[in-house]
Amino acid sequence: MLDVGIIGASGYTGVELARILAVHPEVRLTVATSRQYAGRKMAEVFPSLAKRLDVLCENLTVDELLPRADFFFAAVPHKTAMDIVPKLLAAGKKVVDLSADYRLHDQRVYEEWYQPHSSPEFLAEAVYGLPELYRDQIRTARLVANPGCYPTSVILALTPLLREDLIEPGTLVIDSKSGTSGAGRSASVANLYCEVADSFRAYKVGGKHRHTPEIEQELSLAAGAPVRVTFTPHLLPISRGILSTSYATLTPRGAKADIFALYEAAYKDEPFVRVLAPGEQPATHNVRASNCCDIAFALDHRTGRIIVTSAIDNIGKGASGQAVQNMNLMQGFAEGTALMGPACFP
Ligand SMILES: NC(=O)C1=CN([C@@H]2O[C@H](COP(=O)(O)OP(=O)(O)OC[C@H]3O[C@@H](n4cnc5c(N)ncnc54)[C@H](OP(=O)(O)O)[C@@H]3O)[C@@H](O)[C@H]2O)C=CC1
Ligand SMILES: CC(=O)N[C@@H](CCC(=O)OP(=O)(O)O)C(=O)O
Repeated sequence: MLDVGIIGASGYTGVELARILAVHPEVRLTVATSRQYAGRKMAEVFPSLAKRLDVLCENLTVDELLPRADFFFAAVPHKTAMDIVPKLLAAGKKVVDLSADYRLHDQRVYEEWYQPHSSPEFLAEAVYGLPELYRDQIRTARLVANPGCYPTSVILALTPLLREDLIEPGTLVIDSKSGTSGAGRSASVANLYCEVADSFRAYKVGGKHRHTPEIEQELSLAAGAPVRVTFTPHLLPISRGILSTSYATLTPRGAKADIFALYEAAYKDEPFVRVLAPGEQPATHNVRASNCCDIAFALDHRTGRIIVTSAIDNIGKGASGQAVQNMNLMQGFAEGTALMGPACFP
């Protein structure tokens, strides 16, 4: 049995980690942190976990955490994570960090979009935790930077096309729509029911969202050349789920390619990526509470563009499901352990 800790267990990704780990046969959740709920049981704070998980929320320093587990999920906001992760690594622990702190390889880019980095020495070592792209590196990593939710949906959708030079990278436009759990559990006026329900809006329009450089980093690696994208996030009046729609002009090679066969070949052995039959469309309710990413595409012959749609659960494959998938790889467990449950439909 592996002793595992969740740092930031009272957030949306933390409680989703607890839900998944509660049925993981190789793991024992030995410690869970929260400052605001310290002293209360997770199952009391989250009645969904009653009779499924017996662990206390505690407010602990990193030194106090160290003897309590061998493997840690850091599910705290970026900036907070970089104060914690280096101390865990120094004590020989393995870590999956769900924040953005170790996702960008270039310190300069990180500091342009976030803030000064206090442990840039780990940026080169951290493995970007998208198993479909970096499975072998994840297996031997001690620090995995779990991808962002929007980037997961976009990178899985576009990598096969960019690797084969089937789209013009300079024409990429990406519209992503997320449920409000993507904004985390802290109170804010923007996420009140009356602000979100029965409405739909874009935000951080004009290349302002911090996931833009993360998407560009991974798409550039896939293309083998710098890629710039127009990325616009939107807030949906649903609790969980992301739908991304990506538009690009086909290259002459792309116009002749069998794109469905290409997607099928790219993902045929992937347990969590499902390429939909031509004519079908992904929907958030088909991936809800699962670790799946559903992908479909259509060709617009009038404009020579391809439109790729992809759906994930932002706290499933977009965060905690993917984090457990990474832990399974890092520990040598079967990759799908505790993650093979189908989506919760309807
Ligand atoms: N929500 C999502 O869909 C996704 C989130 N992520 C990332 O995962 C991480 C967690 O996100 P999410 O669960 O949504 O966030 P929440 O805001 O819902 O939860 C944050 C958690 O961190 C704890 N926390 C906050 N500040 C501190 C601090 N200074 N020191 C110690 N603990 C702290 C909070 O508990 P308390 O205040 O009680 O200590 C809480 O448990 C973030 O980095 C987020 O960006 C990544 C992908 C998707
Ligand atoms: C709906 C919403 O607000 N989503 C969040 C992104 C989700 C997230 O948690 O981003 P990281 O994975 O990088 O931490 C946002 O736009 O900032």
